[in-house]
Amino acid sequence: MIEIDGSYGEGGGQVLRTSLSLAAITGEPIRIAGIRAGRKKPGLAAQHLTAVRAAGRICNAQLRGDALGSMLLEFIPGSAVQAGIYTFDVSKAQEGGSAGAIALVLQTILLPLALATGNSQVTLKGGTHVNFSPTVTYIEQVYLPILQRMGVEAQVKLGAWGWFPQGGGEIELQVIGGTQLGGINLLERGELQQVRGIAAVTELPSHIPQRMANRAENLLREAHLKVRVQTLREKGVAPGAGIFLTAEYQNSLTGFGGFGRLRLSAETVAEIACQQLLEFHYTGAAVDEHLADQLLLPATLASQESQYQVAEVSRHLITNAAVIEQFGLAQIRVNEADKIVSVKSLTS
Ligand SMILES: Nc1ncnc2c1ncn2[C@@H]1O[C@H](COP(=O)(O)OP(=O)(O)OP(=O)(O)O)[C@@H](O)[C@H]1O
Repeated sequence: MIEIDGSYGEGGGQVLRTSLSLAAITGEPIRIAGIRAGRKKPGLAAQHLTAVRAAGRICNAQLRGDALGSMLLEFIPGSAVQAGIYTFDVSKAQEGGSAGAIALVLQTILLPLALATGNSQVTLKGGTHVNFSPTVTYIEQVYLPILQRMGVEAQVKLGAWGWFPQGGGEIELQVIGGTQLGGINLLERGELQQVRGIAAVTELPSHIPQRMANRAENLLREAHLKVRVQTLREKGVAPGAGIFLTAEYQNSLTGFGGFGRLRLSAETVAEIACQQLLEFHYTGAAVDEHLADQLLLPATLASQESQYQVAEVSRHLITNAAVIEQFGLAQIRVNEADKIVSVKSLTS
């Protein structure tokens, strides 16, 4: 049984999710204590509990401690990961529903399913565009295309937008099994080709996405970036608004978003997203701070070494590297001066 200290480093949900993915893939039982000890409300929240149950379901794991607020979990895989048709609903994990980010549940089970024998189809319900987590747009336009270059064949289809706090979003994930993961080299990003954006609302008037799109296009053009923002007005369980920008470089991708809220103008929402994108653009780095920690897991499972240059070495990155190293699967080096991450599998 591998003992994981959930309070280590960042002490957040990623320690748990990475451990779940690796336990499902390797079949190693794990015990995690101090789950999310670094957070104001520690223990398993709806999104984490859904990730635990989803990972448990695909490898028939025996679970102890899978309850809301639990800070201790035992996860004992009962079989190899089974490809199949699954539905996981974050809102069902908590009375009164939840907008917990389904992208984080997706990231927990994606690689186990991609490495399993057979294809899978997973319906995920909850929050699709939630601050402080990858949005489904980021998954679709940044995370999956980069993983595709490592051999992962998966697609998401957004069925319904789900914002904080009501959720109510839905996606469908298709995963082709039997993947052989290869390494990735993202040391140079190359020239910016274009910025693509989506300015979206649910249950709000059409001038809002139009104003977000106009402001973003004007700001990015002033900075001499080629940009096109599409507007969308959809039905939803509640009002919501946001703008999601993807910068496409010759050899890399990155994405940033801004979320609407009461008394925040549509223009300000666009400015928030543009500012993050421009900050990243001016670093010259190939990989954004978030993809940096998310790439560690696929790189660990790849047969060749991966190397990438990041905009920022975050605590998430350092923490995730330490969690992965506990499984003894890869050697991870983070050069803080050059901001270069190298991941070398110890099993291939
Ligand atoms: N704007 C963003 N774009 C893409 N990914 C993001 C963004 N913000 C955060 N992330 C990613 O979301 C993940 C959040 O992990 P974290 O450990 O903070 O867990 P959590 O489950 O959200 O909960 P908590 O922080 O409440 O424990 C990280 O992989 C991080 O890189």
